[in-house]
Formats: sequence, C-alpha cells, structure tokens
Amino acid sequence: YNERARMIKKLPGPPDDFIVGNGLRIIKSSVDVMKVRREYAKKWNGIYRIWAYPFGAVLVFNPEDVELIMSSMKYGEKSIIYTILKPWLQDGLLLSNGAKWQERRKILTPAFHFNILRQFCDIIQENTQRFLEKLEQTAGQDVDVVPLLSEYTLNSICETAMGTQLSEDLTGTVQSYKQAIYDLGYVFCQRFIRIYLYPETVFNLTSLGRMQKRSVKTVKNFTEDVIKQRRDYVEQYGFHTIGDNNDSEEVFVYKKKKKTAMLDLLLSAEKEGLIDKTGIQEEVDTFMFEGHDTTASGLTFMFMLLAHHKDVQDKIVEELKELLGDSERWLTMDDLAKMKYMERCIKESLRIYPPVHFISRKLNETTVLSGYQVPADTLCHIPIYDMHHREDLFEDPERFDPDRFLPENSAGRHPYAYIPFSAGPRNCIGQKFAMLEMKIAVAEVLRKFELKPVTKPSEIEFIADLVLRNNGPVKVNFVKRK
Ligand code: HEM
Repeated sequence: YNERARMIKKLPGPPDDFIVGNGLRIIKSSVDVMKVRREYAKKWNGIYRIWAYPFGAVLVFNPEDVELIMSSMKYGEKSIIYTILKPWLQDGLLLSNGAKWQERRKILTPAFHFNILRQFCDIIQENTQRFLEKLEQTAGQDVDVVPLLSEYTLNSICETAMGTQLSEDLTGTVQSYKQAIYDLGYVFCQRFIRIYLYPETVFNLTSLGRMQKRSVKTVKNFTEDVIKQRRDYVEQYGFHTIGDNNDSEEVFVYKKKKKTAMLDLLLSAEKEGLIDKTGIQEEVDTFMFEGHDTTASGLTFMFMLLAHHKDVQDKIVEELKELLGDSERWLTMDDLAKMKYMERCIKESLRIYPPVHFISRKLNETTVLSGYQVPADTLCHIPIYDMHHREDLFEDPERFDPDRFLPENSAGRHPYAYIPFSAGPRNCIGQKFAMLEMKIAVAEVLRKFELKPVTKPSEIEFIADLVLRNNGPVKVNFVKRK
C-alpha cells in the first residue's frame, strides 16, 4: 500500500487479494498461465498491470508505448526476471547491460555482415539437403516436425557461426543438450510466476533448483566441446578467412582481418585481450540457444500453416518456377531476395506465431505509458504475441494472410506494431541469419514436397517457455512431388 503500489494500482488489471495482490492468480500450470495471459490481454487491450508484492509489472502492448521503451538505450536494460537465466547465459549479449553489452555487440555485429551471410548460405544449403533426405525417409507419413527442425537449426548454427560440424557420435550429447534447454525453459517459467522462489537460497533447495543445476551442467559441457573443437582447428589451420581470392567480396571484420565463423571472431578478440574464456563461453551459450530454438519454433508453425494453405504453397512453388524454370540448382541469396511472396508468408507466420513471444525491460525512472504514471523499478513486460493479435492493429488476427505485408497494406501501420525480432538498439542481432535460414528451408522443402495438414492450428495449446511451443507434437505429412 505504499506510494509505488498505489501508482501501479491505478492501471487496469485483475482484482487484488489481501497483501499478495495478484501473486496467487498467476500461479498456474504452464498451459493455463498462457491462457490467462490471453484473457487479460483481450480484456485490457494495450496495457495492464500485475501487482505481486513486492513486485509491480506492467504489460505494455500499445505500439506508441512499445516505441518509447524500445527505441532508445534509456530503457535498454533487461528486467530482473532475466537474472533467472544468469547461471546459464551469464553475461552473454542477451542478458548483459551497459558498457559490457556495447563492447560485445561491437565485436559480434560483423559476424552477421551481408558478405558473411553469403558464405553461410551454401553451408545452410548443405545442411538443408541432409534435412530433406531425412524428410524423404518419412515421406507420406505424419511426422512431428519439432525434433526434426530443432536438429536442423542446431546443425545450421553450429556449422556456420561456430564453424563446427556435429558428428554422428555426438548424437547422444546433442539430445541431452536439447532436453536440457527444454528443462531450463520450464524452470525459468515456473520460477517467473512464483515470486517466493526468487531468493537463490530458497530456490536452490527445491527440485526446480536441482533441475536447473543439472541442466546448466549439461548445456555447458556441450558448448565447451564446441569451443574446444574450434580452438583446436584454429590452432592447427589458422583462422578460416574468406574473400582472399576475390577482393570485391572483402569483409573487414573487427577492424582488420576477415573471418567467417562467429566463434573465430571471439577467439581472435581473446588474443587481443578484448574478451576472456568465460566471455567466449557465455556468448557461445547465448548464440547456440538464441540461434537455434527460435528459428526452429518459427519454422514449426510456418510448416503447419503451409500444410493448411495449399493455395499459399502453390503460389510459392509458382514463384520458384518463375525464378528457376526446370533447373535443379541451389537457390542463392540473390534468388531468395527476389522471392517476395515467400517473404510475406514468413513474416505473416512470425506475426501469428512470434517465436520470442514475450520480452521484458526495466523502467529506471517514472514513465508515462498510455497516460498512466508508471513508477520507477516496475518490470516492463512486452507481450509481443498479444500485440500481434490485436484486432484493431491486424484485422481478423487469427487469419493467415501474407498480403497484410504488401507495401500498400503495410502503409500506415505503426512501425512498432509488428516486432518479431524486437526493435531499436537491442533488437535481434541474428535477424538476417534467421530470415535467410527460414527462406532456404521453406523454399527447398516446397521444391521437393507438398505439405498435407495433420495438426490443426485450433489444436495448438501454448506452454509457457522462453520460445513459443505447443504442448505436444506438431505433425505435418510431407508428400513427395512428382
Ligand atoms: C526466427 C528467429 C528469431 C527470432 C524471432 C528472434 C527474436 C529475438 C528477439 C525478440 C530478441 C530481443 C530479446 C529481448 O529483448 O529480450 C532477440 C535478441 C537476440 N537474438 Fe534473436 N531471434 C531469432 C533468431 C536469432 C538467431 C538466428 C540468432 C543468432 C544467430 C539470434 C541471436 C540473438 C541475440 C544474441 C539477441 C540479443 C541481442 C542483444 O541484446 O543485443 N536470434 N531475438
């Protein structure tokens, strides 16, 4: 009942219970908590608050407020809920703040330069061909795309950014890594809604605390192996450079040399004393997770949608035919840039199913949002999913309509109404990489297969996790084209 509480309670939100405020109302199962969030978002369209003593949170999904928060570094600091991820991602780019974040972002930005992505394109293509062979083995059957796509995207990030191929004898380790990521997402969400688990000493005594400890160990063992493999390679052969035979392709990475793998960049920064071993580990942990789980989620829902929209598949195939005729060559970056219809389909899928459905910032000063005074230190959550599903921003929001992204239909839309990759200075560093990978996967799969529907969008039940996931398999039937 202090001043901060009184200010927060002026915002619309669920009714309070004595002392605990809304704290008990949000302790739900992973599925129910997502349903409650949707109910609240529909009821208080644009802004509402949750007061759970001693924390106040405001959920902001009015584009004007979102712009205010995201467009400058004034609110660039991540909120306290991300500290739950610290034992795993430590001070990697996703979690770090201030000068450390700035320095790291400067080191890592060149790793996703256009010319480097051009080199990655071939590597992703090779991986895609292996993925297609896997699909061929189950052609005509109902398959759960979730594990297949997670393997596909994990291989892509390892072979490109990390410069390491995951060999067959690592299959067991890879499985444990993926399971550990699921477990860490589960622990994060369970702890997030249970404020009494915020103190470390209490949390460490619980089964969730023990689960986190085990999972962090598994994840770190795996990423340590990836770093070691590349370190050994670099020691033996030197940094893998590109553009040596073609000066027009020259890429100046971190002021001088040219390197492909992101990990090479970090190893070379280590030599210059700009980052240490721990720093490399935290960035590799961050990029391995952000670089595969998000894209896998995006592709999962994209394939489900395509399976239910044969007309959309036909249009993409038509676009491919116009571009390639009867040629069986691989698609290049230039081809993909011309596939405007397919790009609209991916954008629309990321609107309906944004893989990163929720982000959070710290308000470090009292801020006016939607006309309400929100006190300093309030957690400022941005539920991207709820904004993308606002009826007044996207008419008939559940309908899959790629033409929403035609230039004439996007004109007048608020630039912060659609933010699957976040926006502003702390936006997604891997956005172009993710779009490239998704385009290659969609185009190459549709060249070979027609997708038939199995799991229906109406059957999807989200579970609370770091990325958008269904509570169960997402099945599609891939039928080989003649
Ligand atoms: C469809 C795929 C992807 C989506 C939807 C996505 C979305 C996002 C979003 C919304 C954020 C902001 C997070 C926040 O503020 O808490 C973010 C940050 C980030 N993403 Fe992605 N991402 C994707 C793919 C990738 C890939 C492929 C990589 C790496 C290769 C990557 C690396 C990162 C990193 C390192 C950050 C933190 C950036 C910073 O704070 O400076 N993401 N991403």
